[in-house]
Amino acid sequence: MKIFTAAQIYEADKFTIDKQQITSDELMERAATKIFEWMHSRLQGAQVNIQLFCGIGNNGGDGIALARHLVEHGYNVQVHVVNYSEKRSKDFLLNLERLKDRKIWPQFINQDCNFPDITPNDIVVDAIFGIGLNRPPDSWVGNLIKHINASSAFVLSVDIPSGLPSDRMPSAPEHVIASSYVLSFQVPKLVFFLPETGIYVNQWEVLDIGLDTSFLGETDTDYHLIGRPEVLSMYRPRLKFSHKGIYGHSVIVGGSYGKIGAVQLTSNACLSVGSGLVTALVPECGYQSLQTAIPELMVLTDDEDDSLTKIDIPFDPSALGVGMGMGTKDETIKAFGAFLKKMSIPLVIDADGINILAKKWELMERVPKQSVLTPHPKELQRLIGEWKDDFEKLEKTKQFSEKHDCILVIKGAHTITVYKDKGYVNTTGNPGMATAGSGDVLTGMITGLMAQGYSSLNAAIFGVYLHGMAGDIGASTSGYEALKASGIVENIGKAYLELLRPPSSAENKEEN
Ligand SMILES: NC(=O)C1=CN([C@@H]2O[C@H](COP(=O)(O)OP(=O)(O)OC[C@H]3O[C@@H](n4cnc5c(N)ncnc54)[C@H](OP(=O)(O)O)[C@@H]3O)[C@@H](O)[C@H]2O)[C@H](O)CC1
Ligand SMILES: [K+]
Repeated sequence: MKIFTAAQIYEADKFTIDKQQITSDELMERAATKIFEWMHSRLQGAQVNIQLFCGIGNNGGDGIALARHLVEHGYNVQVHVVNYSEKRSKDFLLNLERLKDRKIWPQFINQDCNFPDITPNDIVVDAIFGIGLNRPPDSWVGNLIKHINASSAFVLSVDIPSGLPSDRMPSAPEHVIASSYVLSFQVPKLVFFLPETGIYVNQWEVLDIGLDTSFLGETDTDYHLIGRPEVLSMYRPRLKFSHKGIYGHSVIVGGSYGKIGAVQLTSNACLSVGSGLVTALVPECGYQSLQTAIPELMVLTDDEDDSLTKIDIPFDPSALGVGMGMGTKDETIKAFGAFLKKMSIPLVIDADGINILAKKWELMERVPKQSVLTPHPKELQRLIGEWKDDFEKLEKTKQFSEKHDCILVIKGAHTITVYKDKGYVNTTGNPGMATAGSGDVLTGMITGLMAQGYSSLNAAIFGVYLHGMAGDIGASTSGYEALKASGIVENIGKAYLELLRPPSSAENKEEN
């Protein structure tokens, strides 16, 4: 699914209004009706107290139109107009008149008014600001937002939490609505997925308001949300008349004394994701444990017992993952530099591989084009430098990717795979996956996918999705706390099955 900017959404509105020959008011009516249907199907007429806080723009207009539907269906509503500007939108005014025609009189909240009481059992509809927010709210509006946040009521935000800009950080974090649920029109917003701004969004859902599909289809976006349909289209089925040679020979290079387990996890994941053959290259100390733990694995060893000093691979691998548990000893750095000089296939570089690149910048020039780097936040910082916020982090990552023609996987709750000016936002995974070795598993999966012929970018996007799915399946039986990296590996097969199972009719509808 594409993630549009606010400017693109406004364009889509205009285009739709022209093409479908409807008025902007009719589009607002569609939006309000969709929210009403969502609420009505859940509340079924329950007599809870619904307090609607509406701004004076089109987000507020959506809220006012929704109030009319709620009243017409017998709900118990109180409408508050947050009077933050004299410049009321045309469709807001139109809907305000319609409400008054039905003898509903909103309470106007101005700078010097007391705020209404909100009890924890109320439902708050947040329609103060939408994607039109272009400056910090005045302090009294910010205080109203604080008042709503302090209420413990369920807060349903229309389109986006009020006070959250769609393309930058809010200037005062406490002046943003902490939403229980966001109903976002047509497309999700990028801010739902970034660590610093996603905290305002507990849950979200997209409501289809019928914006023109050809416009949405043809407009290019910088970000994509990666769900099942996107990943399914990348899947490369196994062929009936095939043999292990077709699915590639992966090599996993890493490990040092006390960190051989990292290579074990990576190699296991690489095998489980479907690589035809896997060979690990480790220091001598890793030989026995690897051979014992993974009978399917072939093992090459360095002459040195506790760290890598030479990276020689006596055949041409189909894909290669390097860096996990490898350490950054001088001899290892030297070996890594010499190895990079010889390599021409794209690599997957993780952990100490990235740390060595950050220490020895000149080695970055030797990294084969289209390689995949999988840094955790600290490692990313070593690569691209400090950032002031998530937006700058993304920009700097894009520049790095462009400059070095590499793919960067920014790991997090919503891992974002960046290639040049595009970002692919993942939707699987859970907090249980923040555990030792989880990244090693991901590196093995991406390597194993590249060995099977997936392009570097597709291997990264597909691997991140499947890794998250395997973690979700693991956590569904172990819970978050007890999920271990080996539990993620164990569920890679089930993740494939989940991905490939025929979707239910409800999912089919959602995905179309
Ligand atoms: N396709 C869709 O998704 C549809 C969305 N709809 C809804 O429309 C809003 C966007 O509405 P818009 O009127 O453009 O913007 P807002 O309601 O968010 O804001 C209203 C105006 O407020 C001014 N503004 C901005 N920031 C502040 C501030 N901090 N303090 C005071 N005033 C502020 C600004 O106007 P200015 O001229 O003063 O700059 C805004 O324009 C969208 O989110 C959806 O909810 C449609 O209903 C249907 C289609
Ligand atoms: K809102």
